[in-house]
Amino acid sequence: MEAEKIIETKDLTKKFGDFAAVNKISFDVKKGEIFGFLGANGAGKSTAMKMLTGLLTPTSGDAQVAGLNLYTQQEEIKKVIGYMSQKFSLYDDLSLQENIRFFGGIYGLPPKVLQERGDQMIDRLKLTDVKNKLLREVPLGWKQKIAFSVATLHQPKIVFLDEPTGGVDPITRRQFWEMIYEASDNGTTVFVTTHYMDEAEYCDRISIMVQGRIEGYGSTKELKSEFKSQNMDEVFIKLARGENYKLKS
Ligand SMILES: Nc1ncnc2c1ncn2[C@@H]1O[C@H](COP(=O)(O)OP(=O)(O)OP(=O)(O)O)[C@@H](O)[C@H]1O
Repeated sequence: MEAEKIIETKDLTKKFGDFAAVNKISFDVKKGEIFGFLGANGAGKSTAMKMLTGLLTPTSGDAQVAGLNLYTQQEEIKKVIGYMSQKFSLYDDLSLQENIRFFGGIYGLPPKVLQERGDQMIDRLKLTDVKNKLLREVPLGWKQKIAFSVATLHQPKIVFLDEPTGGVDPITRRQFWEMIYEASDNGTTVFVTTHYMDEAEYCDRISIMVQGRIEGYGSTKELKSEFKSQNMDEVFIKLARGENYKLKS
């Protein structure tokens, strides 16, 4: 039986004036999958992600996220997803403990559950010594791991990660990906944007956006074969530079 589709879009489009930042994209993400959402700067990833997380209403096309409609159920969508990005994650001027309370509250967790999950998280990440420190005193790599844990405190069906490992060292990136695998093993679907091609290899399937359209879509193995490339760097460069002979208009 085919795995359940937790995200499905058909010709999803967002225009700003006459400019289509996202131009008729159609793809699906399966439950529990790690889905990589790739594209050069300005390709339209953030705009697409904002639609999928209920922050921006599409101009046209169809889409469902966790069975919810992108036009009419944006508030419900926000409750069943988690979100983290490098640019926006936790508050630097709050302690770890306070961040957990703040975001857990936003996600609507009852105080007792929040306390339990917060304690488990601090334990799991071995952060007892830093739990009362202000976040600004915690190294970036740790902050990103903490932000991921906070974004999944309410056990969302899908977690959206927008360049979560930008600027962190390779070891911390590896550890971060171990957390992603664990979430996926536990049934959480992971939707992740990255500019690192080694991370693309860690995904079950990926899509590559070029100027508002999806031009590459499949497993990295499929894409390497389709675009006659040795590695994902090559696939990405061929697509993003429009060098590919299969590039559609
Ligand atoms: N509110 C807006 N009004 C007008 N144009 C916009 C708006 N938001 C984004 N754009 C344009 O849409 C295009 C896609 O932007 P978007 O931020 O979605 O790209 P991206 O793939 O996320 O890039 P990056 O990797 O740099 O974050 C860009 O040309 C951008 O200038």
